[in-house]
Amino acid sequence: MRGKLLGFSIFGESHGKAVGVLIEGLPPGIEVSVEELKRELERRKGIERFSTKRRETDEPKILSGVFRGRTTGTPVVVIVENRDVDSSYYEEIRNTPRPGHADYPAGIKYFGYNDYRGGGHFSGRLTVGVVIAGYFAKKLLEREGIKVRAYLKRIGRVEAHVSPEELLSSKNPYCPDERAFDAMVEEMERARKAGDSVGGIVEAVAFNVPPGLGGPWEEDIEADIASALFRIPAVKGVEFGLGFGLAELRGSQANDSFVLKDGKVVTETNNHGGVLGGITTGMPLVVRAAFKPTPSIYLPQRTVDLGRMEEVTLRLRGRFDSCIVPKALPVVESAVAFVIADHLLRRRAWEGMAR
Ligand SMILES: Cc1cc2nc3c(=O)[nH]c(=O)nc-3n(C[C@H](O)[C@H](O)[C@H](O)COP(=O)(O)O)c2cc1C
Ligand SMILES: C=C(O[C@@H]1CC(C(=O)O)=C[C@@H](OP(=O)(O)O)[C@H]1O)C(=O)O
Repeated sequence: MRGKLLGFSIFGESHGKAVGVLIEGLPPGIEVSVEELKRELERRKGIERFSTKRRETDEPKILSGVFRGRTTGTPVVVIVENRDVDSSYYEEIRNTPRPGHADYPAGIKYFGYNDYRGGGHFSGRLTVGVVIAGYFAKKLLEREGIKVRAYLKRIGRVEAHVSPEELLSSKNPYCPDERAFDAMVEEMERARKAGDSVGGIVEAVAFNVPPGLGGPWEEDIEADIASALFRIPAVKGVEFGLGFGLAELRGSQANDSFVLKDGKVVTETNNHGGVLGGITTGMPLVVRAAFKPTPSIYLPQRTVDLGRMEEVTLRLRGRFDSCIVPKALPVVESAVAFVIADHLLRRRAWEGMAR
């Protein structure tokens, strides 16, 4: 993810020595804590029942850029070593790409030199680095009173209905709509028991985002957030505010009226999701990312044996997430927070300059 002032690069492979991230552009003096960072990485493990049986400690090691608990302003490098690796089932399927996973196009792109074990660099495990980068960005935003919160908007056919206020005060770490959450768990359980997987939607809301971040075309904050979210493995759709729902409406229904509240300009509704013209309006920024179901499932699937060039039936064994969506909550929060942090720093460079 390369912003204009902040950027990060992900590195590592699922079955290599480690995964991690290099973060550049963080200002000096941001207070960080390894304990807090560990808690964010714990959140990325999701709901045990629907997550991989691979047991990783996910112990972050900060190699550079932090001194006496604060960022120094120089590049931050953090790694997490891989400990519980079993590559045997990946050797078995080396020539039979998994439908829905990156095995087939990755083999072509890298002329067969890619590390295919555990999906290599394409594994969802690499989102560890996104969560680490997001943690640093969240700490920067926290100082400005900006919070990013994500929840399960949908699992399969079950949808939650949650107001921004409910999201802020919720005790349930996955979904403030308790009834919907119970039904989501049942939906995930049905898929898991069937040896299948299920997808869903994560909604993220950024609170207290000041108006004026972003710009048209190259500076569009909506475009930058969408671009960051689409880089997360398994994301197949992104929408802001009412999103695709706006296509069904008339202008008279879709437009959010400007009104005054305590002397401040706000909108009565938030169909625009906090962004107009690529620029934040000061309303909560609301974005959704749709995740496809986990590609690796235990039901038989059709594929091609690339060695013998014949169609075969693939039967997978291994340790996979039957639903990746609960694991994706901190990943989505992190991507959104990182982009907002970049745009906030850019805004700060202009403040006081326009006289
Ligand atoms: C947090 C997370 C965990 C994932 N876990 C798995 C998994 O256990 N098994 C699997 O086949 N895919 C898993 N995926 C999805 C694949 O990594 C992804 O579908 C694959 O890299 C192909 O990329 P694409 O879906 O963006 O095209 C996971 C993704 C994320 C974000
Ligand atoms: C290890 C994690 O998830 C992995 C993501 C993943 C994939 O293909 O994306 C496949 C599985 O890898 P393995 O076969 O090595 O167990 C998951 O366990 C993690 O999220 O930390």
